[in-house]
Amino acid sequence: MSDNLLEARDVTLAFGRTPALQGASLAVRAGEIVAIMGPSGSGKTTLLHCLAGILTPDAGEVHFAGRRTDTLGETERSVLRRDRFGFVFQFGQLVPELTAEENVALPLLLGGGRRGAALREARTWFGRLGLDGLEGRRSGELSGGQAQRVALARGLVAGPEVLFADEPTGSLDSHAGEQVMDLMVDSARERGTTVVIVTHEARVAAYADREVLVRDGRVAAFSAAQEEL
Ligand SMILES: Nc1ncnc2c1ncn2[C@@H]1O[C@H](COP(=O)(O)OP(=O)(O)OP(=O)(O)O)[C@@H](O)[C@H]1O
Repeated sequence: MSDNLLEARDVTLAFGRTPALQGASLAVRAGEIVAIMGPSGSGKTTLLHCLAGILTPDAGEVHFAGRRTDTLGETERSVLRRDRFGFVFQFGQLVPELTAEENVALPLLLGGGRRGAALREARTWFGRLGLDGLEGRRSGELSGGQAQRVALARGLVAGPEVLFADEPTGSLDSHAGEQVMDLMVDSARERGTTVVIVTHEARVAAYADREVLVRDGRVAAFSAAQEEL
């Protein structure tokens, strides 16, 4: 039996004639924070999307919590993403019509939570992430760093088992990026949340327990630390 929570096995995926993944394998243990690094176009985001059930590979397997997920139908995969995973993307992707607290509450509402309870839970994140007083703002009224912390709260509010972060600091200056990473890693460690981060920044990858390098659609190398864990 494996103690991996999440695993891609020999995953292949092409967009038309463009090969994105060509036999990528990656296993992530529960509670681990893993950074996926690699050159532009090497397949990092595609690998993250396969692990998260956003894309289904052409060949190979994806497993989560002891079950195969790449063979699930679209509805089952969207339930899996909603109930067990959280997401943070490069540009936050907050819903501009909603207030910050409504954005954070969204995963709870989509999961069937009541509005009052969801908003109460959402508000608890604002103090924790240094966002006190910004609950009623819309995304256009937040700085990039504030918006990304709101996006982080939204990614974590429903207590996901895995947080997937794709270039979470890519649109931020280094100070705001550090703040987001500190908060992400602290929150994940407190809760035992597994984190998979795609980044091209070494200082972001340095927050992870281990780094993997994707090259030409394959996981080419692991950091030395991995073998010892
Ligand atoms: N939706 C898509 N349609 C067509 N080709 C795509 C699509 N998404 C990715 N690709 C191609 O697949 C390959 C891998 O892309 P991917 O986004 O996974 O790389 P990446 O390592 O995350 O790159 P970056 O660091 O630039 O974001 C690239 O050649 C890319 O052009």
